[in-house]
Amino acid sequence: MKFGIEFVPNEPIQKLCYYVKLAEDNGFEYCWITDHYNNRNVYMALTAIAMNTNKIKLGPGVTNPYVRNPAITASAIATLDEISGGRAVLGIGPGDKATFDALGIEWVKPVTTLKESIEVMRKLLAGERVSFEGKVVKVAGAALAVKPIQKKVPVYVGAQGPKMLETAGMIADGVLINASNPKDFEAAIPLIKKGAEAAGRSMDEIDVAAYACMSVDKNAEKAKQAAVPVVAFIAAGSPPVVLERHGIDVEKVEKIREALKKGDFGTAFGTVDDAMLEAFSIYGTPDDVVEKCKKLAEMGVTQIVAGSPIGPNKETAIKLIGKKIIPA
Ligand SMILES: C[C@H](OP(=O)(O)OC[C@@H](O)[C@@H](O)[C@@H](O)Cn1c2nc(=O)[nH]c(=O)c-2cc2ccc(O)cc21)C(=O)N[C@@H](CCC(=O)N[C@@H](CCC(=O)O)C(=O)O)C(=O)O
Repeated sequence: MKFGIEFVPNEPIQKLCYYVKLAEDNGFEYCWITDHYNNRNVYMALTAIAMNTNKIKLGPGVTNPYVRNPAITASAIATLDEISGGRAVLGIGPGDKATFDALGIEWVKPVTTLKESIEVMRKLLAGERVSFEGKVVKVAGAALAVKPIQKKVPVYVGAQGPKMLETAGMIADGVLINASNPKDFEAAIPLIKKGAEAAGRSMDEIDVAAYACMSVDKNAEKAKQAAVPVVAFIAAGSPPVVLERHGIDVEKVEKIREALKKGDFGTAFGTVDDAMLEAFSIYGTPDDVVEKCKKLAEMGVTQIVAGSPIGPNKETAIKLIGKKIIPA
């Protein structure tokens, strides 16, 4: 099992560099930085991290094909690969509606847009001069003057919906699935497999990553409490099919949604129950977390990404994962 770590660049980049270096020293193999317009710039964060680390692979987790033209993303990834000495990975998903509404971007045909963007980016990163007349993406004689160090920069797709998961199976080197519970992979992996088989690919070529809400501490109750705020937001953003899959009380989720809208975090967090915590996070002592990671491995997960909050104390949690969970 590979371990990755996710950071939202919502605190000074210098602090992120410290955490990622600590993660690298504790055996994490991947660092994923989220990409939302309102946080610090994902590529500036990745550049600083690349210059402060030596081994960990790193990339956006995940960007999208709407806020930047595919050639701009390809240029950023090629530059990151050069700065990091060949450690860049490209995590890209369809983006989210809230972002595009706020930026006045029309969310046009996300599956097609993602597929076409990845095709153009891969050609550009391979050093080709690209002319492409797609249903959505169009380029006419574009070429990069910067070459990545890696012959082929791995492309991971951030996906949850069935069509997106199938598409990831068809074209991606990895899939980053925002989920923490085996039931979600029971549903997702057959779809990825369907896409892979349709493209004549094997699942061995695909790194299936659980992009999880993780909270680790020696004190199980402290770990649990630290997961509550993140779980509240995940529950509030989960589609009905996911709530049903986990037998989550829909009325409670509606109450959380309303409370979050009003900024009433006390009510929102106070409404989170154990079923939601089990469904939407991996929390507890290192031994608890090892057991949950083993269950994900049995489902076919090959990378576990420790996502927010990581633990009540990030530094302690990174060390606990490095010492007790990664080697297990
Ligand atoms: C588009 C959407 O795909 P989805 O995979 O469910 O998208 C949900 C999230 O994955 C998406 O919002 C991600 O960008 C969210 N996301 C992040 N989003 C961000 O904006 N920033 C991040 O940092 C980020 C990180 C992240 C990490 C892991 C992860 O799994 C997701 C992450 C969807 O609705 N898909 C459906 C419908 C597909 C569809 O849109 N079909 C269209 C058109 C088909 C076509 O495009 O040709 C249609 O039917 O009209 C499906 O897959 O079945």
